[in-house]
Amino acid sequence: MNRQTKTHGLTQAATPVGTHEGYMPGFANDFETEALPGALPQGMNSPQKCNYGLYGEQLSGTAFTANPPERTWTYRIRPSVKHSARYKKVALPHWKSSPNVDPDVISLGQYRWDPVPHSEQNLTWLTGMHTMTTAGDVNTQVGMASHIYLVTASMEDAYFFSADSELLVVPQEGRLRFCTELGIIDLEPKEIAILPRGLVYRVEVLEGPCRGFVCENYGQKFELPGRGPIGANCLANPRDFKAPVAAFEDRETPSTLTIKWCGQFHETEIPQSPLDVVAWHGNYAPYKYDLRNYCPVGAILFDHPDPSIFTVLTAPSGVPGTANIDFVLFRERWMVAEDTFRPPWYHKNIMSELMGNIYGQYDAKPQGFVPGGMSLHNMMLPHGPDRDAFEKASNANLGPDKLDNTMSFMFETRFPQHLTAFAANEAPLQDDYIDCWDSLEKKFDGTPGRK
Ligand SMILES: O=C(O)Cc1cc(O)ccc1O
Ligand SMILES: [Fe+2]
Repeated sequence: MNRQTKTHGLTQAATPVGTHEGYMPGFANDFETEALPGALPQGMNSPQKCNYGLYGEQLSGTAFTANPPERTWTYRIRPSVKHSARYKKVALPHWKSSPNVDPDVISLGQYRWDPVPHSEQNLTWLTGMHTMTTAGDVNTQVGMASHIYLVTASMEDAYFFSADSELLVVPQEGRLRFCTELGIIDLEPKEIAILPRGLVYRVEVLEGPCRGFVCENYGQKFELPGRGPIGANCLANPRDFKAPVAAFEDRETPSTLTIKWCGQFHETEIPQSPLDVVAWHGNYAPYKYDLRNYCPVGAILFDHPDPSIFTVLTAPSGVPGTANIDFVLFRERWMVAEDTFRPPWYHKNIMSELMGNIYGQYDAKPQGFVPGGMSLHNMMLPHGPDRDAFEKASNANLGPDKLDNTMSFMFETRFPQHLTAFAANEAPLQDDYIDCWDSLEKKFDGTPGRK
């Protein structure tokens, strides 16, 4: 923790042993990092005076008495309260929160969208966030929203935090940099990031245009799923999650801070950058994860398990085994099951399933579900392979078969998802989606035998 480097315009902690390119490994570890030597108090949190004249400040991401409590101690140039003034409400018309039930929109249906195209407009992380569905209630901190982001411009002298939610970011195109209070996260397709509730950041475009998916979690934080009989290894391994090392800027430039709070957006002016945390320690931090590290476990003799076997992260709801949100990954894997219909089966689900394609082809929908596209199979609505996928899988010679070049995901929630007017009327909805099951034939003719 001794050396420092000046990159990204922020002064960043040098990479200590055990870190990789500015990140520290581990899921919800108790991290410590400092961008200036001796900035982090040792053995205590609140010395009478902090080194360098820094202010100590705690960011609590769980109730004080939660078990385990999650909080981070920051040592910063100014306390955050000095960053706040009177707030005024501002409009971000495309970013919706639940409840958002539009009486003119029908959410009951199987829906699929082509990728939302980029527009002529320069859009930032805030103006480029387009809500597709909402579920639950942001005011009671249950449920979620799904968004598509279309970002072409960096936030300049502008900062943001969401008091409503943590954001799970799933890029599909372009590269973004999240300059946060606790350090820098660079993000590209095949990676995901989590931005915790209350964390201040700005988003820069490293390589545009940028498109991706966001799951906004109003509820309890994402955690690693219970491993049960799988045991200690495979799926998402804790060491592959990366939290950033401390990085700060000492910049006296008039800036705006936007806050999402109970579904509404508020703005205040501040005379300096709020990214002024020189050192921090704790277990409440942003992190990223490379989806290529996800080690899928599946059927190795026959049948098709429930997709819960592919859970990367889960956000509990309070009802054991019933998630507020499961983040599920369908990636490259070997299919080896004998005498088995291998793609997803036909089904109805009490949980609602919002899917996105990051790249490649999804086995249940070889056509039409394209990279950047989304689909929604809402609570208890039947769905499954389209006709071509059904015929192919029913007649295939079943040797070991590698599903290659494929990465799709699912945001699965216990709550029904309501379409926004944008999703229903502006986004490129495929009107003919349900026709993909139309030509499924009646094969039953009353005689026994496999057909
Ligand atoms: O509907 C889908 O395509 C997602 C899904 C995949 C799977 O393998 C089993 C169930 C399921 O809902
Ligand atoms: Fe499904």
